[in-house]
Amino acid sequence: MQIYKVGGAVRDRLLERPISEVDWVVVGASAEELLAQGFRPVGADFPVFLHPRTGEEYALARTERKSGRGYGGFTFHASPEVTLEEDLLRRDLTINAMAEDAGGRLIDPCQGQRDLQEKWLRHVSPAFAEDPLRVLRVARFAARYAPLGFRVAPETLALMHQLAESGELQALTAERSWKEISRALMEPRPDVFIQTLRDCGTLRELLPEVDALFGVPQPAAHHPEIDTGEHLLAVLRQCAEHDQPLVVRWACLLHDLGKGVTPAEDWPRHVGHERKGLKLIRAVNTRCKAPRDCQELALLVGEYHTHGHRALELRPSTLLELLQRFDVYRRPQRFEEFIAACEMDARGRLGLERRDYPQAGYLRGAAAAVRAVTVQPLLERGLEGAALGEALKRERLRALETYKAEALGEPGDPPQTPRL
Ligand SMILES: Nc1ccn([C@@H]2O[C@H](COP(=O)(O)OP(=O)(O)OP(=O)(O)O)[C@@H](O)[C@H]2O)c(=O)n1
Repeated sequence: MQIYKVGGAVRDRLLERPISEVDWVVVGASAEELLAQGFRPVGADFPVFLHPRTGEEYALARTERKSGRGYGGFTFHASPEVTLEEDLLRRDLTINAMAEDAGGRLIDPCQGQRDLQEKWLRHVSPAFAEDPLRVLRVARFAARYAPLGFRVAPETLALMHQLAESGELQALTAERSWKEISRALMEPRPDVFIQTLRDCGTLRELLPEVDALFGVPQPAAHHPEIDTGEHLLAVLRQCAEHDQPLVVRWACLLHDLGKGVTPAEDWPRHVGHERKGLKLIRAVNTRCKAPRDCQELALLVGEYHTHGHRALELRPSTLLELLQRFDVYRRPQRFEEFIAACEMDARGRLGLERRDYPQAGYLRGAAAAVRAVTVQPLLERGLEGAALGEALKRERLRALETYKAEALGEPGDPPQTPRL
């Protein structure tokens, strides 16, 4: 049996980028031989095994897809007769279809090295279409390597288009899609992921609610030349530039969905888009099987992001309701994530990239002010039950009034912040 290093590790070594994990391909061996050596199978039908000590993935060299219950609803044909070249020729992109033998010699039957140099994401063969997830993978690689100047080859984009139109993407399981979407959102250019999916007609299939934002005008406070979809791309870019975690990026992706369903006579102000968007956000959350923390923050940001932007104008009672809705006493982190999402949204407006977002500090200070109110003095006064709850609320409101007066100066007109 021969073992070769394949895929991402070879690609990233040539690109002189950090290598996250190493995949191996095994030629000239059967599943039984690997099992006898202590390898553990991953999944039922997919010919991948974990090394008994290192835990790295070893795949048997494989060829065409066959139907089966296994990985994402299909499995591959693997046997000791399959050669390394046959295996490489059925991989997704030329830059992923290179291997290295034990002596470090490069095996590159699909000109992957040339495409690395010329910065093309190019599919290897029509076998690309055997796994529709590859459409998302290409968009994810585009998001990762855009800063290096990589582009999707026109013929690959055309094939991705065909796959989107064939309806094959519908066969993808939510789990596999979510894995790609969530990884892509964490790449350096998540906006390129969305843009690439749009370019090949896949966004309409995968996230029609997001696709609907393109072409929808923005409120006047925005730069007039960018529409809601382009604004979303700018927001995602800000998320990456500010190293935001996945929960924030997911919430940003969905925060404006309501603008895609406001009637044209409500354009460009989109009055009430926050509430209108909730149903759509819920639908996307469920369909994508997003994790619970992502789902929760997306709904909260969708509903309250304009509150965030208008924080300095909010009455203390409204501010208190907002803080309570976020449960800042027990979940301070979630409020921080909300603030971050609002800030990225604001920064996604052209011209605001570098300016301050005073709402962030103000909201943080407000949360600290209510958290500083302690229940002990009220207990000492013998309060309990509903009376205690009322008194605590009054104290918190007072704390916010004092905070607001000190932070913004009294009484004065509240500063006007534009609707975003
Ligand atoms: N749907 C897929 C998934 C994977 N591969 C092949 O399997 C390799 C390993 O896949 P994976 O570990 O998912 O991705 P990497 O390319 O290693 O990239 P990453 O850095 O994102 O892990 C890829 O390089 C590619 O050759 C493929 O052709 N089609």
